[in-house]
Amino acid sequence: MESNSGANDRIARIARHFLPQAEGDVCLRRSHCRAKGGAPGFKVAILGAAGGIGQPLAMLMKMNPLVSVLHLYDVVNTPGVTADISHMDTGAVVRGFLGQQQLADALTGVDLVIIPAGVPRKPGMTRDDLFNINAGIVKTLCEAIAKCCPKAIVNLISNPVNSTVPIAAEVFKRAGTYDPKRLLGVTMLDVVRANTFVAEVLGVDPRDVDVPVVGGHAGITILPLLSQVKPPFSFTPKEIEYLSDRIQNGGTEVVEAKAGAGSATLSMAYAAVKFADACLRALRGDAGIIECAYVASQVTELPFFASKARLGRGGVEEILPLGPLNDYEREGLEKAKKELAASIEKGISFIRK
Ligand SMILES: NC(=O)C1=CN([C@@H]2O[C@H](COP(=O)(O)OP(=O)(O)OC[C@H]3O[C@@H](n4cnc5c(N)ncnc54)[C@H](O)[C@@H]3O)[C@@H](O)[C@H]2O)C=CC1
Ligand SMILES: O=C([O-])CC(=O)C(=O)O
Repeated sequence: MESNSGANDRIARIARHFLPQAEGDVCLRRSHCRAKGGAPGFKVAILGAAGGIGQPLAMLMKMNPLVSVLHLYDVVNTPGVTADISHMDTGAVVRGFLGQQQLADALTGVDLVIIPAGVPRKPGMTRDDLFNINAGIVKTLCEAIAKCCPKAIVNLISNPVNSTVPIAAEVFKRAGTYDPKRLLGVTMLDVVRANTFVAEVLGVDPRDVDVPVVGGHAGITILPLLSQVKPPFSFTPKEIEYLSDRIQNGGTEVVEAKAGAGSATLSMAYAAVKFADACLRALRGDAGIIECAYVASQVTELPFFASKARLGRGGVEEILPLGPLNDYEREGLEKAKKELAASIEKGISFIRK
């Protein structure tokens, strides 16, 4: 059996290969290689990279040809995840960062930061029940972003998104770096679910379906606009009830099925990569990129709201109007706004208090 000191040596050896403070050792090995690194592309950091979402998200981002450098940060387990993912024969160079003392290195020079750090729900919990733990995590991470990569686009996944995005905004305001165009709460999973469930009802390919989902990312704040589905289709009242309920409670469906082992991770990683890829294509200068996201907004009287946004080099370049709503959706919007207002206020006062 390996002794404690043997195990420690082995961990130190592994860490030296993958962590930046061991650059000397890594250089020795790399001096034998011809790789120069620095392929064209964007530098992306994932904060919470060793988690249930973080790992598949890291794997999928390593496969994205727009990414040249991928930084994986977590408070645990990044050496192993980094070693594993770095063996994939795709272009992005992967570097691991472990613990708060390496957070600044993880963020320096980064174009896009994706944040799935924080605790997930267990059955019986609401997303708001995660506030007490995740609010502090998001605050700490955003303080470091403000210092180390204030111009980066931020994709915030940690729940409750309805409150964590206002928290991030307040942290950036305090630091004097707030640019509302660069802070985006990720609600893509709601769109992904809506497309899937609607396609099932219609009997079509989900890739051909586009459902705008507006409002926020929790229960009744998730408002699918089924009247605006593409391709156009008119649903029966029964179908509308079924679809609205399934889309609003998609997260809970997964939490209950996982029975205490967490919440959506694989579909979320897929959705996060779909969204991050849209942000990177927009950063590259591609035109006509429109996605739903929870952002600073004037679409309603609330300071934050999820709706379709046109993305560009600077982040959110235009927020599209909600478009015509039917009576059912108007009623849903009023209910959503009430809950959203409270969640936004809770986030803001967490920082201002
Ligand atoms: N926006 C959305 O649509 C969705 C959001 N989520 C949320 O994403 C979050 C993460 O979910 P999972 O990956 O399933 O959780 P997880 O517990 O599997 O992973 C979270 C990771 O965050 C890390 N972490 C904790 N504190 C940290 C810190 N201070 N700095 C860096 N990393 C830290 C943990 O070590 C862990 O590896 C949860 O809050 C969950 O509710 C989940 C699904 C969908
Ligand atoms: O439901 C949860 O707690 C995780 C989440 O946000 C989702 O799956 O939409």
